[in-house]
Amino acid sequence: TQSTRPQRLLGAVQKKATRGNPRSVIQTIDQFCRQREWAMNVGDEKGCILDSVVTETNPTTVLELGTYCGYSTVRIASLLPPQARLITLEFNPDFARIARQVITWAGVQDKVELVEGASGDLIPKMKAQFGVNTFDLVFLDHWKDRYLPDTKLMEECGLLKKGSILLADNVICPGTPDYLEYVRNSPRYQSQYFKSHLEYTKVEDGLEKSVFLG
Ligand SMILES: CCCNc1ncnc2c1ncn2[C@@H]1O[C@H](/C=C/CNC(=O)c2cc(-c3ccc(F)cc3)cc(O)c2O)[C@@H](O)[C@H]1O
Ligand SMILES: [Mg+2]
Repeated sequence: TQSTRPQRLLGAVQKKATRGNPRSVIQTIDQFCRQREWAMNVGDEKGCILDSVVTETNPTTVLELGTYCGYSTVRIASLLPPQARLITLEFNPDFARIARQVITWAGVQDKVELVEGASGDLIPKMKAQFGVNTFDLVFLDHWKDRYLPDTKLMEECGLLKKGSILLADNVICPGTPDYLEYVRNSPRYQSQYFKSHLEYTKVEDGLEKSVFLG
């Protein structure tokens, strides 16, 4: 039977990346996506912006919406201090299965909790079921029309505190117009756009960083 692109991406990681070395896993995936098959990872250019936001936030609790193959999961987890943890939500079981193997190959599995399911169902369970109080950083990279409803849901569930950071991928391409309008006009957020390019291309894209003001 035909393999899927995520399976081929995992194969490249297991063949070429150094086990236990997150940077090697990231480099291998970027090389695979540039030289073999494009895939919707945040990529190396936007990934550097992600890295700088993670390091300056120095978060204890991070939420990622949309794991896919685990590229940004590994990127974020590799920058977290020892006690910090990253919860990543993925509702496609095939992608979750691939991501778990990428995360383990990178050796960051102790900092990551990959939860299979839809964000809309899981966000309301974060406090009771996952022992989360609030998130210091949320990385949004799932279906683009779900950024806004899930942000409102996180507000309603009391998962954001004064100073919590939302970092959203793809606010230009494919675009998240309703989300952008909300975070840029709401008095509850201070937003900043980081201009970049769509992963592995010259097309414009960018990340929007929004600080929750409480
Ligand atoms: C109920 C749905 C909402 N809740 C959800 N809860 C948990 N996981 C969810 C999810 N939605 C989607 N997912 C998962 O996130 C991932 C989806 C990501 C969607 N991303 C994109 O569409 C995307 C698309 C592009 C793109 C850009 C240009 C182009 F020509 C083609 C594609 C670039 C990107 O960087 C992207 O992130 C999948 O793994 C999916 O299974
Ligand atoms: Mg993306």
